Amino acid sequence: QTPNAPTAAAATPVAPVAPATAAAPAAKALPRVVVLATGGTIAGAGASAANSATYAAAKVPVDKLIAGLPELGQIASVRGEQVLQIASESFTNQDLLTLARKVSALAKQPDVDGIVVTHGTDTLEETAYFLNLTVHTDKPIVVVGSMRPGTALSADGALNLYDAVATAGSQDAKGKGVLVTMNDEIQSGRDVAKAVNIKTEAFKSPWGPLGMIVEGKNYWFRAPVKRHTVQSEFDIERITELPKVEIAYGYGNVPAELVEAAGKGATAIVHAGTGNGSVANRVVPTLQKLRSGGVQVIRSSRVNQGGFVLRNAEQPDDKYDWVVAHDLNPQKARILAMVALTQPRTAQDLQRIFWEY
Ligand SMILES: NC(=O)CC[C@H](N)C(=O)O
Repeated sequence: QTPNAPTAAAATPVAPVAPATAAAPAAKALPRVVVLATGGTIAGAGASAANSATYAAAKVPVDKLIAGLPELGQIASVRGEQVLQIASESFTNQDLLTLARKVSALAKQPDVDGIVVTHGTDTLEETAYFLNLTVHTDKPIVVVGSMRPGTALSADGALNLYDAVATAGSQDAKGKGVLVTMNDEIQSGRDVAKAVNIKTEAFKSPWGPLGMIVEGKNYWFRAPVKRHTVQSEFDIERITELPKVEIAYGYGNVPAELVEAAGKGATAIVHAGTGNGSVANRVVPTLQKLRSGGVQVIRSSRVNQGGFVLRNAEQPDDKYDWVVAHDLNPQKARILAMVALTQPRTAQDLQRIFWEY
């Protein structure tokens, strides 16, 4: 039996509670957390409690979400703002800019200690990484979603939101970059990706979670080492628009014309290659042609969870003046390329950025 097991605790005499006096110190002020809502399943509603997969996303307004979770009042002083009300697969670059500017402005306010963004899970990893790269603050920013709507049996949104608010209000979460709280875990917004659908354990990082949240308390085990937020050379306050960066998918028998179409008029193309970021023989000349036309070529991998592309492995990147995406999946590589290419760069400089962020 451990010393703090329930029976041992019960046997310990309870210390008398000191009577409250006028001299008693004031209760510690709760952290002030703003919840910015953008839609998704966390704001979804289904026809019946059995509908865990068949429902409409982006229905419930943020004030109703907060009012439905009175437990939040015990861990933070919370207010909500509705920024968007959409399913996240419909996020545009303009939506990213609008949200990041809002987060940045709030982070500058002295009466805000932390920010939560509620978001659909489909592109949550892209938004989390975008904020991680562009918002200059050490205040916690936590992006959160859910896999089941609030109307469903065993809905996960309430606990995920509670965990997000607890994390956004935690001193321990400061300076760790943008975070994602799903399924009791604290993940780095840079690393995490939706790896499973339907199930509530949907979000995985190839490098593991940073910590856990249990009953509203954060437990940390590691911190990110890639540049983010305050150490980032990018700043949403200086970004007016995002360049066109598209993704071309690799697969057996892929026609080169698809890749050509994806690269047309783009500043960069991310090639979601097979395995180690390999490129079909008939696609190589297309990518070379795009590169000679000034388009940056970035080799990523379509491998789910742990795609890792090395320079000059599979393709001679030095010779072709291509860039590799390091461990970033194609959609995260697209986010970093857009942010980096808000100004002209050599492939060498773009590669440096891919190593550092
Ligand atoms: N679980 C979800 O949030 C998915 C709902 C919707 N497709 C979205 O991403 O917004």
